[in-house]
Amino acid sequence: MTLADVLPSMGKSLRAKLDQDVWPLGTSIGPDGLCVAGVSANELATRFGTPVYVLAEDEVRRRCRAYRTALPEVEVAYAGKSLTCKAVLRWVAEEGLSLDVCSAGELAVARSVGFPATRILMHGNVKTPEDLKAALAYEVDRIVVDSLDEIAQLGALARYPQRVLVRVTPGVDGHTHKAITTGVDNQKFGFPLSGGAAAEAVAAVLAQPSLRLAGLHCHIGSQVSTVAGYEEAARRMVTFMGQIRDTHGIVLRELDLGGGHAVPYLPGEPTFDLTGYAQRVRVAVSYTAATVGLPVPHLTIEPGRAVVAPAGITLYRVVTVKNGFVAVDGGMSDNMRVALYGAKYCVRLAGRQSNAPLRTVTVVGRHCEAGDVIAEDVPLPTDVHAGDLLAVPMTGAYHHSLASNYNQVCRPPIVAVRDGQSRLLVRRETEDDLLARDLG
Ligand SMILES: Cc1ncc(COP(=O)(O)O)c(C=O)c1O
Ligand SMILES: N[C@@H](CCCC[NH3+])C(=O)O
Repeated sequence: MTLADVLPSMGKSLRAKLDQDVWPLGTSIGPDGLCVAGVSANELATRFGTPVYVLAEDEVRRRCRAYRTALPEVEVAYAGKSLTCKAVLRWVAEEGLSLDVCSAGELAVARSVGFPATRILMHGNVKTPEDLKAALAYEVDRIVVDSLDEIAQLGALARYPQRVLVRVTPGVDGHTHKAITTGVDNQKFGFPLSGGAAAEAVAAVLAQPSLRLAGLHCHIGSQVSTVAGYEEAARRMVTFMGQIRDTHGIVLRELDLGGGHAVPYLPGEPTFDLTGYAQRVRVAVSYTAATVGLPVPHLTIEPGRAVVAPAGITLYRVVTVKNGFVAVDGGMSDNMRVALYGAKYCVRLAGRQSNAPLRTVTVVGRHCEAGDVIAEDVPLPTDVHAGDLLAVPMTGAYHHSLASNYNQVCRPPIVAVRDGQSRLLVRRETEDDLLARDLG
């Protein structure tokens, strides 16, 4: 079973009309164009301008529930790096999820909405003293330590018993893009199991009187589409827990297996097998625990992309069509993923219907880079012209959070849609915002 199967069936018929699996539940296409959660794309563009990130609240909530249903005994910590804003953190808190933050900035947003500190973990291969102090001041439940320097610094700053997890690199390849492969040795995250670095980190934490070692963490990568890597990582991690018991006489109770569950960016791409993941990881953990004679640890997972990516759509206005390029009013400042990972997206005419034949075009942005591409070689009607509205689905994760001011372009707003209503969550950046930081 897949995430989509866990969701109610209603969305399938609507998605079938769009002939794609990449739109939020409740998205439809009619004579007046695209309609998301009962709100038309034309209305959104008129009211909020373009480019605009549209976020379907029910899709986010449904995905939170799908995780909780598939893994009721597991702590599901939303990875805030994928999209942090006050409303989204409120939604995931209301849906009973925990939160993974990786900076004082993300924590500040969590704090501003009163996200319970008992359900927050802090990550990061580089945590500055400010990050650590912010985490300690808010009394976050767990800090996932990532270097010996950090263990020493945290030990000096913290008061007993600050709970920590040690981030372990299990030597497992998630078979994803190199830039987001984090489970193998020779990259900047965590302590490798091989060569004894992880064992050394465990000893270093145990030597700090202010720290309490609660368990272990690993994260094998992002946009990981198969379950086998998670199973193998789980086996290696529990085996290591057995070695820690043998060496230090302590039984660790917590195992965090990270996030990384893939989503389909293009119609027809496989959806992450959440039910299979739940079953196979459970078996891997409990079998290995029984083999080494440990109680089954309490599991945490940290999905980000799989919670918010499918809830997001970006709307752009076409500014010009020339030389086989359709150029829009946004670009790499609101979608870095094409330039970073060669990511592929589909594009849909959103403001009207067209019966014109399709032709292959490349949708490009407004920035001063030839690599500023939104979608390469995609079919669009031949009559697409300046002023048309285009929609790009699957933009809820790592779009707003990776957005920049390149060329002093202002970052787009985030608008939530639900039950025929729209609500501005994050306003568009203004030139005044840009000038406010520039002290001359
Ligand atoms: C430690 C950690 N947890 C969770 C995530 C979330 O990943 P994703 O959004 O792919 O689920 C990341 C990002 O890859 C991460 O680095
Ligand atoms: N930014 C990446 C994912 C990084 C995951 C965070 N560790 C993406 O858009 O796919």
